[in-house]
Amino acid sequence: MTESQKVAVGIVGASGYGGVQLVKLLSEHPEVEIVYLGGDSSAGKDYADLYPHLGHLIQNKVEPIDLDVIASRCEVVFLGLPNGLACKFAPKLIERGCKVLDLSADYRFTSLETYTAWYQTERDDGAIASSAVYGLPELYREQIKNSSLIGCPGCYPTASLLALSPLIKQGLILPETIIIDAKSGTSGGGRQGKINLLLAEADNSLGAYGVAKHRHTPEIEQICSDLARSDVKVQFTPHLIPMVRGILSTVYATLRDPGLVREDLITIYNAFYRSSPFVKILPNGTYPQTKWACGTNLAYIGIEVDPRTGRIIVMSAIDNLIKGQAGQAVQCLNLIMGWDEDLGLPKLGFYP
Ligand SMILES: NC(=O)C1=CN([C@@H]2O[C@H](COP(=O)(O)OP(=O)(O)OC[C@H]3O[C@@H](n4cnc5c(N)ncnc54)[C@H](OP(=O)(O)O)[C@@H]3O)[C@@H](O)[C@H]2O)C=CC1
Ligand SMILES: CC(=O)N[C@@H](CCC(=O)OP(=O)(O)O)C(=O)O
Repeated sequence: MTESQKVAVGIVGASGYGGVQLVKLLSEHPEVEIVYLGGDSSAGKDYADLYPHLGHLIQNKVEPIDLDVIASRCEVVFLGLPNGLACKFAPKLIERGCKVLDLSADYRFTSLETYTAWYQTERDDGAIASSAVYGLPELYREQIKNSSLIGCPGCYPTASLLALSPLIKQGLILPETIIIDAKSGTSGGGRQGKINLLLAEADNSLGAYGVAKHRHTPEIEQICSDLARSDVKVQFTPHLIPMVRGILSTVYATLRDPGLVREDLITIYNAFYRSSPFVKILPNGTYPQTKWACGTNLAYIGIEVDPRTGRIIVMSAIDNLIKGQAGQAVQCLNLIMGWDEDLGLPKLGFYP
């Protein structure tokens, strides 16, 4: 604890997009104090040089990543780093008594073989990894409360799993028919320069990528399989869309009972998410837009049934950087600390 009795938190990867969301959310959180901001190429710079619009509030410098220093200062550490780094840092932080919330894929997988096959990184932290909990509170709330290491889900898996979970958990669909068509804004690719994310490449254009091989496929399949208690394969196609933030994931599956109508499904979804403050099931015939979720930790879910094809179509909209990343990590922190799950998390964005 800090002198003010607030919980001391650090952000490693503070210069990135996940990092800057965390800086905003945690600065406004009533129970925490940011005591460390860390980076790699940005180390030594004033945070306000990286994000001048925050200069009036954040006077910290970005510090180099020194795990002893971080552990001596922080009770809780957020890792917002490229895949393959958290698994080097987290074990040492956990050993030194920190709670760790990782935004990358390193602690999302129950099988490290699967992780290595998709992320091409060998792992030697099996013992620590086996203690990690998948940080989707709507599914694993109780396990998160008792964990010190959270592998926060990716943005596409968050949107897609919130849409699919009630259907799979309650055996309402044929899992082999699941198709996920998802679109992400360019901030999903992070702040580091990439050609496909340039305005000149991404603007006025829409295209799929990673077709039949995106690394979020095994992550979604792992959770679907856990819910179904059997092996589930999904068809997942991500698209890059010319907007800054937001994900719309539209999922399709064949209903086991073709007699189910939209109203039945809405009732089922409302019951499934009755204790989940951030999931909003939309009424009959209302379909979500990413703009509604922008800047909030909400997931808006719209449901339709097509009696001609016997399929259900579920649309899920989130802010990829909040419910899909930093907000979700703060939601998990609230659970770990025994605070209200929605403490300090935005439920209303600005519109339009
Ligand atoms: N963007 C999104 O929508 C989502 C991203 N994620 C995941 O969250 C993590 C962070 O993503 P995002 O914030 O977008 O990434 P960014 O590219 O915006 O930021 C990456 C951060 O990692 C730091 N970093 C890069 N290389 C190293 C290194 N070798 N050693 C130490 N630090 C390093 C950078 O520091 P510096 O700038 O100082 O070099 C920077 O702070 C990733 O794993 C990503 O996959 C998860 C869900 C959604
Ligand atoms: C638009 C875009 O590039 N999006 C990223 C998703 C970011 C993310 O959630 O990835 P992690 O699993 O690493 O956390 C991608 O498709 O790789």
